[in-house]
Amino acid sequence: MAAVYQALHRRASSLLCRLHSTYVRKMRYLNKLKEDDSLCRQAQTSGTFYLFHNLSPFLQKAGRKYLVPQLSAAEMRRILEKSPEAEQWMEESVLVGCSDEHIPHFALDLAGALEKSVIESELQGSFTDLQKALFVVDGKDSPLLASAQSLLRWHDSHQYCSKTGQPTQKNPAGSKRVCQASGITYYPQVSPVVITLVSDGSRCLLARQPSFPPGMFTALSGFCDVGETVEEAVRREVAEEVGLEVESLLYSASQHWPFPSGSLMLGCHALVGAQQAEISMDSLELEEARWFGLEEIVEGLKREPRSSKQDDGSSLPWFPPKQAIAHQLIREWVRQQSAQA
Ligand SMILES: NC(=O)c1ccc[n+]([C@@H]2O[C@H](COP(=O)([O-])OP(=O)(O)OC[C@H]3O[C@@H](n4cnc5c(N)ncnc54)[C@H](O)[C@@H]3O)[C@@H](O)[C@H]2O)c1
Ligand SMILES: [Mg+2]
Repeated sequence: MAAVYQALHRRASSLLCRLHSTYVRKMRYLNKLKEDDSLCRQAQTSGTFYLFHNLSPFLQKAGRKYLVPQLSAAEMRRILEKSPEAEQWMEESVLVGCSDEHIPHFALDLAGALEKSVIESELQGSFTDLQKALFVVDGKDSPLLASAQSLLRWHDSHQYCSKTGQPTQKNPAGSKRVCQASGITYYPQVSPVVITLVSDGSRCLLARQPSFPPGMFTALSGFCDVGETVEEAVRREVAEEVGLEVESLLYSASQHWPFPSGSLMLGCHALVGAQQAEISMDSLELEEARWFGLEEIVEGLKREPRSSKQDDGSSLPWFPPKQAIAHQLIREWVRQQSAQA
């Protein structure tokens, strides 16, 4: 028995080691592409490209599925032949990842180069608003589309140095922009946002903003202030938005979120005292904030926006889909409550 166990253990370790080394090699290759401009330019000639137009990703419909096509460098050149400055446009691409075999993946926004309809008819697909695209593509493709769009958006809005007003130049990988006049290097910006599922031990607190679709409730969220820790931001946001004091909190997981312009969502669970659980809502930001019991949450998780609509025009509560970290926090809370029951 011990020998079988040892053999299994050895096999698992060697498998892990091989997996690990593929990952390590891949990360080191990506880092090299960011640092070595000529290597990155060379990699562009054998890489694949995700297309965007005005920050909307290009999708192709295959039956009931939506695919995110990757174009080869040769296909890119063929499409860009229709544009007067083809080479210059290729230079606008940004590195977004690579395969295990070290084929680099780039993203490129062709809004200035070609009409949307020209590319759509040539490649038999359509540029789709990211908010819709994230929910129709395969789960493994949505984080990539989200981070590629945030990076393209950052480049688009950082064309000039904020000190000298002179144009900034991107490096081939798109991991930074430099102002030659001032020597300032700009790096892509990420805004940390805390998202907190508040519980009083037996209920959880969800809220809605006036801009949300009817019936949708989610966990409390807010941008971190400069100089704040995650813990401080959670305590402040909960106090500001619902007037409660957090007693303890637990970090759960994080997620890149492309709205409004590239946030790092830091997901936490927070506990407030059951005796002091009276909500005092900030009505400037929120339209409704209330406690939900376990049963109501379980029912709400089964609902979709369409099935939440009632005959009188009102909507029953429903929660964000699985692609959003709010969904994961709510599911974790349900698991924890069910385990306690
Ligand atoms: N993925 C998810 O599950 C999920 C769930 C909820 C919210 N979110 C995201 O979290 C973000 C923040 O939530 P919120 O709106 O409640 O934040 P919030 O409570 O901090 O209020 C928003 C206000 O904060 C200010 N602000 C401060 N720093 C900002 C910055 N860097 N960018 C933009 N505004 C800034 C603005 O005045 C803005 O109106 C939203 O953009 C939303 O898309 C994601
Ligand atoms: Mg908020």
